[in-house]
Amino acid sequence: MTRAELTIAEVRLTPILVADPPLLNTQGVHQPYTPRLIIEVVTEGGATGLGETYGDTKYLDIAGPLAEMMRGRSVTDLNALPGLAAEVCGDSPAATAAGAVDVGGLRGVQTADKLRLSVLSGFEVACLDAWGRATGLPVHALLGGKVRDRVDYSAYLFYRWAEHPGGRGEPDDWAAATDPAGVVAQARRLADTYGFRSFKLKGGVYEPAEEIAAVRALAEEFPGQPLRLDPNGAWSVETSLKVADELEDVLEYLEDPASGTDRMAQVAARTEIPLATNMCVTTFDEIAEAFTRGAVQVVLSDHHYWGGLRNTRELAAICRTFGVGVSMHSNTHLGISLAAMTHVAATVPNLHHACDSHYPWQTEDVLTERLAFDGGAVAVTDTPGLGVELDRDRLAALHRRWLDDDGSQRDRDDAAAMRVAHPEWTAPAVPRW
Ligand SMILES: O=C([O-])C(=O)C[C@H](O)[C@@H](O)C(=O)[O-]
Ligand SMILES: [Mg+2]
Repeated sequence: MTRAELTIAEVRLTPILVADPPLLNTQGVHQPYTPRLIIEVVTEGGATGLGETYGDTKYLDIAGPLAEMMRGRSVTDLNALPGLAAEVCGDSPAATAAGAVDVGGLRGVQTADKLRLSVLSGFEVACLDAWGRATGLPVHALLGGKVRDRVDYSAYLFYRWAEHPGGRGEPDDWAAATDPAGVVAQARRLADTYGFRSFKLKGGVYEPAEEIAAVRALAEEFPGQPLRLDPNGAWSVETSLKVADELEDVLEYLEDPASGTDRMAQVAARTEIPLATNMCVTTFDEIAEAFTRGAVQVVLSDHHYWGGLRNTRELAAICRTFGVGVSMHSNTHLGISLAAMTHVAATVPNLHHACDSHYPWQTEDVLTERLAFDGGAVAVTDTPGLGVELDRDRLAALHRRWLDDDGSQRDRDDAAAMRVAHPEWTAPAVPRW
């Protein structure tokens, strides 16, 4: 293996639309299709590495010029990525739209930094995959080696409709879940199918009393198993404390009950339940205030918006230093990202909570073989790179859907999707309750 063989000859970007079920959250409902970007980095030596990230227009705007700049560099040149991304980001109108909320308000405040990191993370993963394939090493080895052979995931429960309004999208065989019995049935099926042993309910959809009842029903069905509730910051401090009080005996952690570090700190000061977040600590800049104020006890990492697998490890090291726990957040994603999540999770010693994953909700993928959950875990592979293979026909079909789209699905907007069923809907102001 010569250095020249690790040089990037070509970067291919393929935006796709992936079927997504009508999952409800406090902002609205998932669209029938969600945009993702598939990144292929091809080396002079003939290795092709895969990466995956958000595929909305503002990400594509940055990914194009970044791909151009990658050509001729080495796949090992990962520390140069932030500088290159900053260069291409400078001109992007989306990147300067700081202050707007991101991903329908589910992922904290959008900044130029986060946008840039979300794009470059896909390139970093693709480079690591190519590097691993070229050298015969799994990605976890390039990150210093695994400390576990399996990575646990939790069942990600959603209130949901049986189908998208107007019969749009791809049907699936899941029933509606809009009450405690529906949530328990969904959890039972996910547990029986995939072996999950911990459960996270996406809340902020119904009145807190309804969601408390759903968690209580889960506790009855799965006694002693870890449960989490995440209303995406929809509650006031007082409501958060009331819910915390009522569910104290069954929750592993309460995730983003209230919006912003200040409210989270107020809640944390008055409850024993650990608070987790993927909303008030989403960048390195947000860590100092949240940690020194004791606002969060668990950070949900996400290699997409933290800027890649190596940054995820840096985040974990900071958390370890401050005695803050680490778990993992997930948006709609495919198998490339699940593989990347699994490789990095395998290398983080202080990852003591099962990771979130939307993957069971995704009926479509771009891989020749789907990743499997066994006993609620994904096995850490020692196959070179990420250990997954691209199915070019699937990729082409999902890209064709993106090309054919009238523009309504190319940017995720859960509130707009909700308006299809409820035309008066606007994303609620926080606190909602
Ligand atoms: O707070 C979270 O865990 C998320 O934002 C995860 C997902 O984005 C979820 O809320 C969704 O997609 O509806
Ligand atoms: Mg969350």
